[in-house]
Parts: sequence; structure tokens; C-alpha cells
Amino acid sequence: MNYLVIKCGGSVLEQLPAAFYKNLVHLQQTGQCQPVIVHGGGPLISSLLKKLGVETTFVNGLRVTTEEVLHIVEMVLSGSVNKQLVGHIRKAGGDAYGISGVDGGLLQARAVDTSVPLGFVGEVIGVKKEYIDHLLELGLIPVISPLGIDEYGQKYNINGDVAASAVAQALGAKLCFISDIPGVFVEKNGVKTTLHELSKAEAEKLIDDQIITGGMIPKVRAAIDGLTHNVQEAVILNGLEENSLSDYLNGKTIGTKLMASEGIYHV
Ligand SMILES: Nc1ncnc2c1ncn2[C@@H]1O[C@H](COP(=O)(O)OP(=O)(O)O)[C@@H](O)[C@H]1O
Ligand SMILES: CC(=O)N[C@@H](CCC(=O)OP(=O)(O)O)C(=O)O
Repeated sequence: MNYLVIKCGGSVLEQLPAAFYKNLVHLQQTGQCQPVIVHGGGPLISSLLKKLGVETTFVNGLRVTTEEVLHIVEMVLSGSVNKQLVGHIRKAGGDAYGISGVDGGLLQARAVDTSVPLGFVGEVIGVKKEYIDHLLELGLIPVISPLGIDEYGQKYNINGDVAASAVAQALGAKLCFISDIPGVFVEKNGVKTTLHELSKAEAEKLIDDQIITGGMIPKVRAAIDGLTHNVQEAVILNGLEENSLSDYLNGKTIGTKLMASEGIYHV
């Protein structure tokens, strides 16, 4: 199957134009590809935590997740954001099935292994691909919230980019990250330019040089990790540009395409 995993970032979720959902439904209904959505919602989580007076911190773009934070992450992602997306897809004439990575153990997870303790932040160790296939066979667009669960029933907060890459790896899919910027940019002589291609070595150099920061760190790392594990191609696109997704699929040079190669060509 020609799977396309689309990661909808929290940075753009509330501003995605109606054309985005129309294009998505068109892709599915014409059989051009089998779209699978994985979403984020970081800004909405942060805003609810703030309202509730709960402090939140990030390490390399990952939210330190206490039990209290985990509970709120689940409310926002699997409750509010997931169902909003299902609503938008239906409004565009398609049908979608919202599912959390927790349900049926869709995303099997364990705690991430990092030098800094991050609490209940997870990494994906297995994806129940057959659930995704069943939904697609029924003509439904799967909409997945990025939480995972382990064999003991412990839930984990998984970065949306990391979850999207894991799903794309399991499906051998193309992977599109829809965010709020035209791509990865670098500043040269005071001029910002968007890179149309970014290799693994370049990405790590830009992270070291603090040119790639915050939420862009897990995004480029998840993309490159995907490319070395069965993902067909990975690109970062601007969701605020009306037809970025269909333009990309039609071969237009747009956004930043990640490359698994080690070379440094642009930076
Ligand atoms: N070099 C860079 N190029 C582009 N964006 C960058 C870069 N470094 C950091 N960013 C930030 O990464 C953000 C996208 O990551 P994130 O906020 O996690 O998005 P999303 O919610 O769409 O996943 C951009 O809005 C931008 O502020
Ligand atoms: C571990 C971790 O950082 N999880 C993310 C999950 C949401 C997410 O990834 O949202 P975006 O795609 O909008 O960034 C968080 O708690 O914010």
C-alpha cells in the first residue's frame, strides 16, 4: 500500500486551512495514497498546564512529564485535539477514526533512555500495524494521538514527531511533517534561507550550533531515524501554505526534504 503518514503539529493545528483537509480527503478518495494522521498539540498542553498552575519544562524539545502532566497531556491530545481533527475531516467530506496510541496497545512504548530524567516520556518499541490497516480498509482515515502504553499498563507521553516516525517506519510510508515554518532555515550574513535538503550530518551540526532548536530537534531527528528504518521519504512542510501537501506530492520543490546521508552540502 502507498501509505502517507502526515504529522500535524500543534503549532498549526488551529490554523490549518479548509483546503488542507479537502486535499487530504481527495488523496484518500482518489486512491492516490492511504493517509494516516499522527498529531501533536504541544502549545495547547502548555496553555492548559499554565491555566492549572502546573509548571512545565522541556529538554531538547521533549516535555518533562510527571504523572500530573501525563494526565493533562492525555486529556488534551486524546480528548480534545484528536476529536477536533476527526471533525475537520468529516467536514471536508471524508471520514476519520480517532484513536489514541494507548488503545489496544497501538503504540507499545517504554521510557526513553536519556541522561536527563524526563519522567513518563516514552519511545515507541512496537506499532500494531494491523489496526491501522483495518481502519484504512474500512475507508476511514486513522487519526492517532501520540501516547503509548507498556505491558504493565503504564502510559507514556510520546513526542508527536517521534510517534509519527514510528508509525511511518512500521508502514514503510512516506512521512510529511506539517508545521508552521516553510522548512528548516539557516541564517547566512543576516539573511534567512530555507534549506530544501538537509542531511543527517548537517542536521546534527545545526543542532550543535543551536541553529536548530526546540521542537525542531525531535522533528529532524525523528525524520532521519525514520529514513534509516524503512521510511520512503521525509519532508517538513508549511501547513499555512494552502496547498503545500498536494504541491509536494505533485513533485514541486517545497519545504525541507531530509536525507539519511552523512555528507554536509549546504551549511
Ligand atoms: N532552524 C530552524 N528552522 C526552522 N524552525 C526552527 C528552527 N529551529 C527551531 N525552530 C522552531 O521549530 C518550530 C517547529 O517545531 P514545533 O514548535 O515543535 O512544531 P510542531 O508543533 O509543528 O511540531 C518552529 O516554529 C520554529 O520556531
Ligand atoms: C514528550 C513530548 O514532548 N510530548 C509532546 C506531545 C505533543 C507534541 O509532540 O506536540 P507538537 O507536535 O505540537 O510539538 C508534549 O508534551 O508537548
